[in-house]
Amino acid sequence: MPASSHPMPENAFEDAARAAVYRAIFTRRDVRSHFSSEPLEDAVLARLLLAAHHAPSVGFMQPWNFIVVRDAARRAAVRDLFLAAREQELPAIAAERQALYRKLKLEGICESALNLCITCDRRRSENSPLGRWHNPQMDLYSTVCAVQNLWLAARAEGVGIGWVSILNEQALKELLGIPEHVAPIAYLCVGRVSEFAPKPDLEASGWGNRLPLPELIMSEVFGGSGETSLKETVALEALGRQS
Ligand SMILES: Cc1cc2c(cc1C)N(C[C@H](O)[C@H](O)[C@H](O)COP(=O)(O)O)c1[nH]c(=O)[nH]c(=O)c1N2
Repeated sequence: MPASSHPMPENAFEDAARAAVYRAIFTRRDVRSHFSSEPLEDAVLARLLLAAHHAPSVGFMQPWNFIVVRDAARRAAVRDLFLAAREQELPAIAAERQALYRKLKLEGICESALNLCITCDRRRSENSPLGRWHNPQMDLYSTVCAVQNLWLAARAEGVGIGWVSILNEQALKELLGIPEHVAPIAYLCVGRVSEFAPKPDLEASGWGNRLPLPELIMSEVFGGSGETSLKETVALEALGRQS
């Protein structure tokens, strides 16, 4: 929890609740392994969907739908799409990293309790494009907010979520009967897990590290230096927090 020498404002959460929010954020993981064979109770899934549905959205558009995919054959077909897409992505990866890329576990489509495809209906409230007339992609961003809400709620519920984007979008749309004007935003593996790893899998496998936050902060304009004191405070907050 951020250290502060100031008293908390009245409308801040009490300490334990605040700590729980940060705990969900800092211990959330993208999960591709460690799924258990337990089914996921509808009551839990319902809470996750409700959390997603309470995400912010441009013009209160709520452009999302949630396709629950349980059928084993359909999931196997999605996994085939993943395997094909992974082969297509491989040549784009730097030559010296291709061997590591091949070893990475990048999905849990068949092992998880269920899959969830979160979509964005690009025509929803198309006659009132409040907030997206200049920036039509805001509906896509809104849907990503729903994904993140669900992801954090899932962590609090002890449910693992793994996002699979190594998929050909058109092929996925055909497999799930998604209409032309609807975009599949996230294909998620969802289920109970035996553990949440302390670090991102891609960090543990040596693929990448978290960037130092102070180096990402700019002052006033892009690239602007300054905010030294803020950066020092950020560095202090980050100390003691691994990954
Ligand atoms: C839009 C998007 C798309 C993907 C991902 C994430 C997001 C936000 N991630 C998960 C990603 O690898 C992971 O978030 C980072 O490695 C950081 O790890 P934690 O999420 O903190 O565990 C992901 N992981 C994976 O194994 N296969 C994938 O196809 C994808 N695709």
